[in-house]
Amino acid sequence: MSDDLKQGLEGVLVTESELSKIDGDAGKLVYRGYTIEDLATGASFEEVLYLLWHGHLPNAAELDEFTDAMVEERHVDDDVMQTVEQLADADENPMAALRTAVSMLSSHDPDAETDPTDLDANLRKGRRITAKIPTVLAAFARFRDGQDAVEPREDLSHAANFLYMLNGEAPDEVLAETFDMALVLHADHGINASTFSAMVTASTLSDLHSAITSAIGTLKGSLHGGANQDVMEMLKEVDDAQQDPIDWVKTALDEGRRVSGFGHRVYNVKDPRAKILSQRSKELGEAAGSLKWYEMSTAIEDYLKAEKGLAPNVDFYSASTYYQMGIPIDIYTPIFAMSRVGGWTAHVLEQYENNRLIRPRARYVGPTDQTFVPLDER
Ligand SMILES: CC(=O)SCCNC(=O)CCNC(=O)[C@H](O)C(C)(C)COP(=O)(O)OP(=O)(O)OC[C@H]1O[C@@H](n2cnc3c(N)ncnc32)[C@H](O)[C@@H]1OP(=O)(O)O
Ligand SMILES: O=C([O-])CC(=O)C(=O)O
Repeated sequence: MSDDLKQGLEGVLVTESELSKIDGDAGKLVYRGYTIEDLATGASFEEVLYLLWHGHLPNAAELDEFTDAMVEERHVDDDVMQTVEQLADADENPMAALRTAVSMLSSHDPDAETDPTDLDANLRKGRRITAKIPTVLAAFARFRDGQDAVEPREDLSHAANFLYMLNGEAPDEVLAETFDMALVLHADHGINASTFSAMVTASTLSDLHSAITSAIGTLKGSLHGGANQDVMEMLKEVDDAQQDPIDWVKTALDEGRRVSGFGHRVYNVKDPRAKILSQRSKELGEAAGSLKWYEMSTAIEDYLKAEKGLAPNVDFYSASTYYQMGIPIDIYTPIFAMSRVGGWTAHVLEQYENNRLIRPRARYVGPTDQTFVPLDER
């Protein structure tokens, strides 16, 4: 047993996985051997889900069957929707609302009582959770605005249907394609904190709903998925104050604050997903006739690279991309969850396949040999 302390588990190998390979020095990401660039341009989110869960890219017949099975699961039971409405009325944080709703979905899951490690049941549960998250999230966003939920449409893709349920009208091709690409880019990323959370939960032989609920709670934090919302809030703050973005960043650094959307535990160079998203952010700006958000972002990127050697992660350019798509800022992190649920599920399946309880240890540095004093004598 080694007594080396690895704070934050940095660099610690905890499992073998066939899902995603990250080269942090070269800035490369692949899912099951396919580059993120090829998948972003060539595959839909549904194809990527299939790839992650079934081990190969689907052929046309497999994809049709899978898509139909996902579409069938889009509807969310009334009492879950009522809870979502109550949470929206109470102005709950969107990630907290999603965490509660996903946890509650298990009470309606026909496979809830099956063996937690049953592969076929878990594939069905994974499809259900993944199909229902957009319905829950779009309804939550609308309820907050005093609007009714919009029923899912069966003829739209996972990405397009979400935008339809959110806005009450079907998105144009550019928006649907951009959102689908964003879902593809966020679907998996090795043993990141939220995925590890899901694996720890599954390793006790708890169930998939519990694992995904744990993961949502972990993704919520500002050092992880929560950073995409923080990035847009920073850009808005700079813009509202008509400030030079570099001055904002200098002040933040002087005050010892982190700049959201920069730095990464694994990448030492620009995140390959940030490269793709920055291009998309630029294209959306060009189409709208204003490169304001893109240019503000690249100015911050250039400054942090030169001054601190810090590069943007996936959350930096997803922020201005989503903003230019008209998506409310505080649902950026739930949108991340809408995609990452694919990776969480795939890693939980791998965990069950070769399970061992995950249980590290701490070096005890507290007091020893204390003399116990009864309560009435303290
Ligand atoms: C989807 C995702 O989860 S991507 C990550 C999303 N999170 C963010 O964007 C939040 C901002 N980034 C960060 O806080 C960090 O880069 C993390 C949490 C992502 C990675 O953290 P770690 O791997 O633990 O790196 P660590 O915290 O040790 O930072 C290393 C050094 O870089 C600095 N640094 C890292 N990121 C930043 C940042 N965003 N802003 C300013 N300084 C930073 C740290 O201050 C530290 O400097 P020091 O050695 O002089 O103290
Ligand atoms: O891998 C990580 O540490 C963070 C993460 O989830 C990602 O970058 O997508």
